[in-house]
Amino acid sequence: MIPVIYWSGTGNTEAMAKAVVKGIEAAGQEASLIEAADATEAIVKDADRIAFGCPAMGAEELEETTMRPLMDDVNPLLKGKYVLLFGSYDWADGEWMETWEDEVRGLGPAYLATVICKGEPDADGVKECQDSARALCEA
Ligand SMILES: Cc1cc2nc3c(=O)[nH]c(=O)nc-3n(C[C@H](O)[C@H](O)[C@H](O)COP(=O)(O)O)c2cc1C
Repeated sequence: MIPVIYWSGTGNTEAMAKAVVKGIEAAGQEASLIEAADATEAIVKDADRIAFGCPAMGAEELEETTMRPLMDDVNPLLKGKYVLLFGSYDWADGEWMETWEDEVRGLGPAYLATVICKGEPDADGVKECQDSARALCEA
């Protein structure tokens, strides 16, 4: 069971999360779609492979009320895990994801990949999410 934990304000990152779930299932594994507000440390601890999604919020930051505190809680658990980060952005160039990727890389995951989409994921974006999910399964 691969948890796909996400926060989404207007649905764009949620659409990416659903595409990630489809990609995991297409790779023959089970996925669990979980809103960040419902995520627990135990879910993260038990997972070998895991995906987190959050759009660019604030000034190139993770959403501050739910996602940032969640990541602060679970970051120490990510060492040695296979991790996919994804999220949507709009007016900048993805700097929030570079920062997030650097943060998680510093924790020592066994595998780390990222996918970003501008606004709502189009067909190419959906495919990229699905392909990244498959790569997460097969890494
Ligand atoms: C409060 C707020 C802050 C945002 N900050 C950024 C930002 O720093 N950089 C950026 O590229 N987009 C920013 N955006 C745009 C969102 O990342 C973009 O609309 C994204 O598609 C929202 O994803 P969601 O539908 O999953 O909530 C911001 C949007 C909001 C509402």
